Amino acid sequence: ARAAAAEVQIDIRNVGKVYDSKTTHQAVIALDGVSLRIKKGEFISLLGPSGCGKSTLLSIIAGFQSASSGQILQNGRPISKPDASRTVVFQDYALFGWMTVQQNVEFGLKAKGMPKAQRAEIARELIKTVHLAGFEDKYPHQMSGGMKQRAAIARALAPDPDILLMDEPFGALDAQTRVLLQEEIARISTEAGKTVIFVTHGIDEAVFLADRVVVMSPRPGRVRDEVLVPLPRPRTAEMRSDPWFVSTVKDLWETLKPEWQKGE
Ligand SMILES: Nc1ncnc2c1ncn2[C@@H]1O[C@H](COP(=O)(O)OP(=O)(O)OP(=O)(O)O)[C@@H](O)[C@H]1O
Repeated sequence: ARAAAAEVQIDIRNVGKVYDSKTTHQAVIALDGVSLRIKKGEFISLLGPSGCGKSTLLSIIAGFQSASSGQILQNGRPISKPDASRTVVFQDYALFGWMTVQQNVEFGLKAKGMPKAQRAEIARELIKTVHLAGFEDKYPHQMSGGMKQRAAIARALAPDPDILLMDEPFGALDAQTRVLLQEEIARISTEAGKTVIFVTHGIDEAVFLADRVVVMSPRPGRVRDEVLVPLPRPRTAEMRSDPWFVSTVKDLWETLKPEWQKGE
């Protein structure tokens, strides 16, 4: 039991979040008693319908906002503010429009005070990793959505975080680009040995990527179910037609459909 406890990197303990709505003067219970233990190197998909509190949970893990009740520990210490050991990739790229790809990727390293030559080298390597070599000097407006999201991933990896938090990062991409980037994030996270928490409402995407799919209930968000994914790594395109994959995606959809239809 002690060894198992030592492996836990993120310990989400009974987290609740209530928002005060200024317009309706009615409190919104976004999260209600969420508990989850995440191991180092684990890839977790947080799956749930729109409005169930996935983004809220991710932003509390990031340290952008605090829980109303409960707490989240990272390596035994409470998370209270953002920190370079946890970086975030958002759906809307969040690149700096006035910076080139190279400058965007270097940004977090510059902020840490890393010398120019060293941060340029790290950024160039990461740009290669996400298959953007040759686009170092382009600005975000000169690139497609998929390319921007590759750059955002490189930027999030640059400070060498322990934990990568991804909030529907492929939600704005077309279906083909999404599939390509899913394969890449599966490869990159495995190679880099990062813990990843990936928020999505795509069942197929959640199962394809994760070691463990954590299914949330409609608001107020709670952990409703967990699915361990036995597919080996690296994850490859053919696994999408694996019988286990096909039947798991189907079962999840059949279970979730009625409650998702009732959602927002
Ligand atoms: N700052 C806020 N103030 C008031 N209510 C909020 C705030 N942020 C989120 N909420 C509400 O909390 C609930 C959970 O929102 P959240 O964005 O975490 O859900 P989600 O599962 O990520 O949804 P989606 O998939 O649509 O992004 C929603 O009902 C939302 O309207």
